[in-house]
Amino acid sequence: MTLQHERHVNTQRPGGMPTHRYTPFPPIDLPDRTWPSATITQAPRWLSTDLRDGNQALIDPMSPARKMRMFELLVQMGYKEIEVGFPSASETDFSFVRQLVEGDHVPEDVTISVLTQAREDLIERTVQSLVGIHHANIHMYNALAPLFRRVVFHTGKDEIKDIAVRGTELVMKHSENWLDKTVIGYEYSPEIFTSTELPYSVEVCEAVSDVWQPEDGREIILNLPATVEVATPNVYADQIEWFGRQLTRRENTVISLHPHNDRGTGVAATELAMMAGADRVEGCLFGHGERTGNVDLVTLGMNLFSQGVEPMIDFSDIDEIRRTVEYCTQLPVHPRHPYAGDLVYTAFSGSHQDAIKKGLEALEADAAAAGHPVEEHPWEAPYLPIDPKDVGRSYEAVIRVNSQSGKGGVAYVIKSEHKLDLPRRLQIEFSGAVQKHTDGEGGEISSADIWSAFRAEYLDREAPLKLDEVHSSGTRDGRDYLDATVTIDGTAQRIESSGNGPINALLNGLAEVDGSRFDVRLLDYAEHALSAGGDAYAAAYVELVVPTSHGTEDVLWGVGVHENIVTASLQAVISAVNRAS
Ligand SMILES: CC(=O)SCCNC(=O)CCNC(=O)[C@H](O)C(C)(C)COP(=O)(O)OP(=O)(O)OC[C@H]1O[C@@H](n2cnc3c(N)ncnc32)[C@H](O)[C@@H]1OP(=O)(O)O
Ligand SMILES: CC(C)C(=O)C(=O)O
Repeated sequence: MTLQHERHVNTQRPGGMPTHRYTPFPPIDLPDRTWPSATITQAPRWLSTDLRDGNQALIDPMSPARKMRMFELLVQMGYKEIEVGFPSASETDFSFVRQLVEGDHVPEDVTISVLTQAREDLIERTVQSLVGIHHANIHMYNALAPLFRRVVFHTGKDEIKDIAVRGTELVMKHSENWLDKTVIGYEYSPEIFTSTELPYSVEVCEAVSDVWQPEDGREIILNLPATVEVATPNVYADQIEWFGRQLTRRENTVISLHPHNDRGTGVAATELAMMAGADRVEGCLFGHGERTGNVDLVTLGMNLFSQGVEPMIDFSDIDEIRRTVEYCTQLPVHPRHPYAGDLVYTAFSGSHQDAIKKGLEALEADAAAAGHPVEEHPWEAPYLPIDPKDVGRSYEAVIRVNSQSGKGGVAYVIKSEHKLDLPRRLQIEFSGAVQKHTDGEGGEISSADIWSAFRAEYLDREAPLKLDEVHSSGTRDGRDYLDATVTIDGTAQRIESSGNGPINALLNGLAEVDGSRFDVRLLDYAEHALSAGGDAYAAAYVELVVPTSHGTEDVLWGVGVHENIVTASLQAVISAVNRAS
């Protein structure tokens, strides 16, 4: 310690930070730790503390209406253990618990719990809040860590242990007095567990268990909070494994985690501690709670889901969950929040968009080949750890276009929203036009603006040529004949011509009208149906060499969309010629 201090004092401070004021957390001596080889194969028991730890950290604690909305959401999502408040803290907290009990709002398969300090008046009031409920848990805490013994309680280890033991006795006494019709469970939290000497935490928890006397059908929940996250996640896992090994009544003890996120590693710490043997996890939706928050139950649950492990919680409408939590907490969820943020299934950058587009196409093809719907096919797509549709998102926002985007992203928007599957060279040509827009105007271009630009460029031009009507087209003696009316420079003209295909027939007809001006050559052609069924539209794409008004030649694409594939292909030619003009 002294050496460490001297080393820091004597070291120049490149970053100018007073690093010497901080001490690294010592490792736990557990060379035969087993958790690193464990895998998580099932969901833990969850407890939501949104209405307690989450609520106590809000700028504006929830009103009764917001609390009720949060409670209903948690029940709907499938949480079976819900901490609903600190009833002795205020009249608001007390009456919310009364409202739940008296209004019969707690389903049979849901256990509510209430938190109290280990002080008799507070314990009695807490117990009174539960009168009339079928079953509930009382949760009592006191801080054990050396710093708290010294600066908050000004007392020693034995006295602190006595607070826990005496508090447990008082919970039992007042429950007996007030709650003869209620099945009461008990949870004890050695607060600041992560900064407490491990043998001392075990000693206090064992003493509490001696009072509660857990046995079959009468569990005790020992909740081991990372009240403040002070070390790397592996340290928490070691602490949990070490603790679990020392317990004498492990089979009737539920080891519970209550991680906070001060170092930003709350989720990782929880997952490692689950691997280390914990049975139960307490947290809040989207990580609300004191300071940087409690561990985020949404991320934990969705992490299980993304590994094929049933989370036992319904996240299938994640936006509704997010909106409700935003309403209740009056705090926004970050756009990059895992699984739920606005931007988390969205790619702006070209190479990501390209890979996603190809990945989604491959997935559809693989599902079709396997003979089942794509929603049933094993998920695998570049840059998307889960299928956004599994949490109620559409693919619409998966790709959004700005100056970082490439042809793949633009083509994806056109294809997913308008079913036009642009040939590769047309993608390159059109993305150049979009790039000019994003470079010029900066920022994002919306899918509506991309579509307007596409229409203006390829579909809406009507000069110098406009295809008015195709009277007939067909094949005779191996040649295609076309009879159509085309407006040229404002004058309708009848074109009756032939060629080896309808496009060639139109080109020959145009060449007859004005040979040099409409002397175009076809380089490439593609077509596809836009939708299945009798009212299907077809899209046609042509790549033409077209003379320009400057006497040079351009290679340009044209696009046509029509119910009739021949008309669509003729429109495509006219689109390219008009673009050259
Ligand atoms: C880690 C956590 O999140 S724990 C939950 C924290 N949540 C809350 O505190 C929200 C609700 N709390 C409250 O409304 C109030 O703090 C109350 C009603 C519980 C108590 O209020 P007050 O009686 O005014 O006391 P105050 O809040 O200042 O608490 C500090 C006192 O409680 C003692 N204390 C603190 N925790 C505990 C505990 N778990 N068990 C017993 N005594 C405790 C302190 O030592 C201090 O005692 P002192 O007055 O003799 O110095
Ligand atoms: C009451 C306890 C579990 C707590 O909220 C904490 O330690 O963070």
